Amino acid sequence: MPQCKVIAIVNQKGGVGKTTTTLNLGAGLVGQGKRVLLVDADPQGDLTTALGWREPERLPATLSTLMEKVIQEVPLQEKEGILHHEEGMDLIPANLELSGMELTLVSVMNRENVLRECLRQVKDGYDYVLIDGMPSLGMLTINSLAAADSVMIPVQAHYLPAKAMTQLIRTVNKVKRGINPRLSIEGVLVTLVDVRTNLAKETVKVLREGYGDMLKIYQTEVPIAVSAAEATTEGKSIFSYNKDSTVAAAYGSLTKEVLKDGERQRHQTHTAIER
Ligand SMILES: Nc1ncnc2c1ncn2[C@@H]1O[C@H](COP(=O)(O)OP(=O)(O)OP(=O)(O)O)[C@@H](O)[C@H]1O
Repeated sequence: MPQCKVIAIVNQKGGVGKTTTTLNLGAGLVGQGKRVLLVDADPQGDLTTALGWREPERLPATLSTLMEKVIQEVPLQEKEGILHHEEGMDLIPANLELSGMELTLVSVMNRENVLRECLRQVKDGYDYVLIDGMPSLGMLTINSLAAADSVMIPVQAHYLPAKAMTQLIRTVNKVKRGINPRLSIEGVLVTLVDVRTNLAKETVKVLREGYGDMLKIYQTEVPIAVSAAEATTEGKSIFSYNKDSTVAAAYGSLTKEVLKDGERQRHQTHTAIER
């Protein structure tokens, strides 16, 4: 049976393209025949609205409901709280209720693993679960890292994220040591690239030179283009909104890189088991 891979898309800095990447990578994977569950782990509910659920506060069940059940040790029903998007992705939505979860988790036993347990109960039947993280390094982000096999870090091209990256990588390593030994860094994705400016080119160069030895930095760079923002206002992926756009080409190419890495990792695991 094929294994499900859980990727947390995380950066404590806001507005770097986490939600846009979760949605479009998810759609890209569906386009390649994969079964995909997206998880909105940000109380702003941006992924939920970007997929067309415009009033997330009216949804009867969200990630917060499922996590609450896990805390109460109530088993989740099959497909409970999971929405289905017409393009083929499934979604566990979020709304502002999730912000209360940060506080609830403080006093819960095994508080780092609530999301992980939640996903354990629902992820059967999916090839990929993509978690859209929130812009902080609080308990919900720790839960995302604890639930994930790997972390994808979108960074904005015109801002050298040295300090934030160091802090994030330190957090990932801490989670790896203490809670989730299988956690790895999937890769760093450069987003919002303004190809016309030297600043963007220079930042990308510094990033590749400074971190390229330690971390995978995807060949794909996502350009700035208005179609990326327009697609989300229509509740669609970029492939459905404008498949000929530069952003669609970029997310198509990212999808291929992710699939190729997945194949390689699977091959390495099989080889290690056979030895
Ligand atoms: N390639 C792009 N070109 C133009 N605009 C983009 C692109 N990618 C994302 N955006 C826009 O930039 C804004 C921030 O993107 P997004 O919501 O994906 O970032 P985020 O990291 O998830 O933000 P937050 O941390 O607030 O959740 C959004 O308005 C989005 O539509």
